[in-house]
Amino acid sequence: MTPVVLRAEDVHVVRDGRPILAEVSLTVRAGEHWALLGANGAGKSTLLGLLGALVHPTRGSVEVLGHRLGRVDVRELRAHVGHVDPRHPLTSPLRVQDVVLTGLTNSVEPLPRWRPEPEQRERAERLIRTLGLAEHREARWPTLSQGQRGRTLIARALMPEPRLLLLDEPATGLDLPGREQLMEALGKLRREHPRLATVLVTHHLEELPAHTTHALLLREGRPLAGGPVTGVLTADQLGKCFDLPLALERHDGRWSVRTARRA
Ligand SMILES: Nc1ncnc2c1ncn2[C@@H]1O[C@H](COP(=O)(O)OP(=O)(O)OP(=O)(O)O)[C@@H](O)[C@H]1O
Repeated sequence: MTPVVLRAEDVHVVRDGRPILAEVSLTVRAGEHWALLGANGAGKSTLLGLLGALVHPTRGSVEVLGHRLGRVDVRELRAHVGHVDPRHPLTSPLRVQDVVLTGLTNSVEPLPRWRPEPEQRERAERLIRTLGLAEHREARWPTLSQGQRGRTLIARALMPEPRLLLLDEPATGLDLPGREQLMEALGKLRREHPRLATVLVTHHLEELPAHTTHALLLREGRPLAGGPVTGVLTADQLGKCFDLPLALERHDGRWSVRTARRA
């Protein structure tokens, strides 16, 4: 059986007395690529925070890489989960390759006396190529486009060889070429790292890579449907998730959705 990377069982999160997540169960195995979909405020980022050991459940259990939250040093655990934070607080003009290397020290800036080993440099180079950034490796952070920054952060998150990569709306704000470069890079990543599991949050089905294997639909903090994409990503279920009559199409593995015309 393929190893379990993440397991959430009957998870509830309450904030300020208000339920934000309820009855969420989810099992992610090596090599699976999950989409987490739901309207604004449905609880997607909160769930991603739980899966990345940044948030604790009020009730229920979350096991990340075989370690139960609450019983393990979360800092140690976080080092094995690649969490791509679109609000990465870097301000200094580091070059792409140096930003990628900070994934090893889990710091925003390079640590003063830390020097990468030659094989760590090689790994950074490989990831830079996988993410389609080879011609930008010398470029400095403030001069990068949003799409180039996003792909740099994915390469950075992959430096410690995590078994799990969490992506929170990675295509937000990207133009069409930027989004398509991201899709291509994620496809290449899947081929080169077949055991890596990913969980990607988005509102937009157009932003799902063709290799997405599973989906979880959240509505008002509760799971509406979860499992292999063919059973979950249907016009009917998505319509319930977003409270709209929807028409769904899939071409070459990619999805597109629009409101259904009323007869
Ligand atoms: N720390 C907190 N305290 C109180 N309420 C919170 C907290 N964090 C999130 N919420 C609320 O929980 C709900 C779910 O938020 P969350 O960010 O997880 O949703 P989301 O599906 O990611 O939304 P979006 O698509 O808008 O990013 C929202 O109503 C939000 O206001």
